[in-house]
Amino acid sequence: MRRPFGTTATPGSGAPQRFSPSSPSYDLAGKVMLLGDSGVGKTCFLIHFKDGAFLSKTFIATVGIDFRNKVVTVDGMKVKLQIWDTAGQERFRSVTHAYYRDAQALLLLYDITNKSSFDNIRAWLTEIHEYAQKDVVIMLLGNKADVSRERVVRSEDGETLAREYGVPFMETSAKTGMNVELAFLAIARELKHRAGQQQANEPSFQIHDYVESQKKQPNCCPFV
Ligand SMILES: Nc1nc2c(ncn2[C@@H]2O[C@H](COP(=O)(O)OP(=O)(O)OP(=O)(O)O)[C@@H](O)[C@H]2O)c(=O)[nH]1
Ligand SMILES: [Mg+2]
Repeated sequence: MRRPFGTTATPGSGAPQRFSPSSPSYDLAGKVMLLGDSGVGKTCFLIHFKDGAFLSKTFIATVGIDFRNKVVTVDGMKVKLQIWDTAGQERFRSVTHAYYRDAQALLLLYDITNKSSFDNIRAWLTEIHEYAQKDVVIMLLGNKADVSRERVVRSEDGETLAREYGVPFMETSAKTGMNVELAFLAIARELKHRAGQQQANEPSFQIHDYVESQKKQPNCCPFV
């Protein structure tokens, strides 16, 4: 049984949890949720991160909610991300709302080839503010950046919306893997930073700056 240490939060409080260094598998754990309209690529995004694979073109909409664990190493610290893949379809919303409360991070996806998925981001953010923790880490992701010919949402529009809400933004591809790992690593770094904030030697970390310095742009993304 793993033993919490330090100023460990009570379960469900929303704070990342540290574990004893004697724990063999990880030092810190956090819950991340993937949100966004149906078809934006949440399941593919998770599968690419977990297994490095891209599912075929056949779209099988997620029913309800499911999760996968993955441990990433940040500056020598093992961070276990428990990643919840939600169903984007409206009829499952009431199920997923119940899971927002103890999430430390939310990856909010839209599809750059689907305008309504972008237009719905404001509604998603309203929902997030209603159901999630006040200090939840949010990142906006414009997915399917590999299909530049079908692009209908400009990268600048994603940037502008993200700036308005004060959240980091990048375009991603669950197909090529562009920025997929970075999104989760940025979350893991932020969780590590938050968990270590009481310690004097914890270096400062700004998730916005980290994302801006690391993110890759699509090879070609003119909007005409
Ligand atoms: N070209 C391209 N296709 C993608 C990408 N991500 C997902 N897809 C395709 O988009 C479709 C939907 O992907 P899913 O990951 O199932 O979408 P979802 O957001 O999980 O949908 P729900 O489970 O209904 O909420 C599938 O046909 C995928 O193959 C991507 O980055 N690029
Ligand atoms: Mg899905």
